Amino acid sequence: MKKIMAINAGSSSLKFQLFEMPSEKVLTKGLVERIGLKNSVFTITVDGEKRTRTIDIKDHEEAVDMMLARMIHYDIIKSVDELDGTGHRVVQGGDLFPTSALVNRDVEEKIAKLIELAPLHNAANLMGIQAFRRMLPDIPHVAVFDTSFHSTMPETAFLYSLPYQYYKAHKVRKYGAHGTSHKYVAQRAAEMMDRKPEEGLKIISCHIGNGGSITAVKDGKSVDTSMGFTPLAGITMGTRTGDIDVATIPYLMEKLHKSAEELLNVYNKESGVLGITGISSDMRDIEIAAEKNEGRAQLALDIYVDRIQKYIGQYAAVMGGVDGILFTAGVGENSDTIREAVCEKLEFLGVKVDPEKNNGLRGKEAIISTDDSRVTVMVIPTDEEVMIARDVMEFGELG
Ligand SMILES: Nc1ncnc2c1ncn2[C@@H]1O[C@H](COP(=O)(O)OP(=O)(O)O)[C@@H](O)[C@H]1O
Ligand SMILES: CC(=O)OP(=O)(O)O
Ligand SMILES: [Mg+2]
Repeated sequence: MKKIMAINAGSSSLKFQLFEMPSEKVLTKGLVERIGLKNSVFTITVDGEKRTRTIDIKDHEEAVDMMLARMIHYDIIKSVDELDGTGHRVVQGGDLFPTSALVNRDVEEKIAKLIELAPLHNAANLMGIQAFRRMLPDIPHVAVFDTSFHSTMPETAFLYSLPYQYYKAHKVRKYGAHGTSHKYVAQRAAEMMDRKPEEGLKIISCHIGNGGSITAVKDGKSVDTSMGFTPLAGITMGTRTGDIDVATIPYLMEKLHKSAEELLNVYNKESGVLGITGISSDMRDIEIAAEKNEGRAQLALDIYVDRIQKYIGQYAAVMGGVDGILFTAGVGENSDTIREAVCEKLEFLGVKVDPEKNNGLRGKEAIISTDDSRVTVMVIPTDEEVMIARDVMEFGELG
């Protein structure tokens, strides 16, 4: 029996789960939000109950210290020496990591080099890894990459129509993200449909949270995905533009007297649903505002849904059909209205959602299509953390 810590560090947050393996029992889980800002929020689940405290946490190292101290305080572990291994989500692995990897200096250096390809994420991921390696040098630490699952994409999907030497010399191509999530939910979808993935099963996975991506999964493998060279591309997100004509950048640089870096920051952090509405990046706020007919909330919802529908249409074309469509992550798991709106215009594909199954469904696995729908539509809560814990067992050779 091993105690494995799974860490999912975001740009301003850190999610954690402590597992007993191989049983996959969750001993505790929690979340640190607003790292680096005033009033950071620390939440940990103790005996099924959430304990929250507000305190300033300046960086990810402090967040890790706090998390371990609270786990000891609540008697979840007696000391950090009880941990047998840790696993860390890393968003960008480029083409260097087709699988997870046991972290050593070389792996750390590669993750550091890839920071420029995932500016909001990789630096935070690396800080989490370094904090744990310093504290516990003698146990295995495993990096689990968002990009690994997408390493099966064919050249036709991952190459941009740029001069080919830019790809060869500078590795400019599509890498995608959220792969650990897409892999987990696509596997669950096959199980729920009672189908074997490798027998030609065609799944479209919609991971829609604060970041979001759509993936085409054929025979259990990613064949295309909506995020690109960085996690900026694809569908409209909380604060990110998604797909946009790159010619807007030099044009706006001149008009607004901003640098490319400043604009890219706007495209990443001040755009998407937040940028369109000026209200919020959080879909809960937008749905409430839309009900009250406030500002451009309904317009933002319509754009959000439009982009998802278009990707589903594209990926049905890419795979020559679709057997299952699934919704996951914060929005996908919780918003029945967005699921319904996305599926509404997909009837031509044979998609029929049953309102009785969809309405009010939150955070639970279920099939939400009618029995006679040609495509099975599912809600599947993602679990990136259990995938990370499984890979710690495998790549940390603890099994
Ligand atoms: N009940 C809900 N209805 C609509 N959207 C929700 C609901 N609950 C959460 N969300 C959305 O989910 C987002 C967070 O999703 P999550 O997958 O945790 O994101 P990330 O991992 O990218 O931080 C929130 O920003 C919010 O927009
Ligand atoms: C890659 C990415 O966008 O991740 P997240 O949705 O967790 O921000
Ligand atoms: Mg996420």
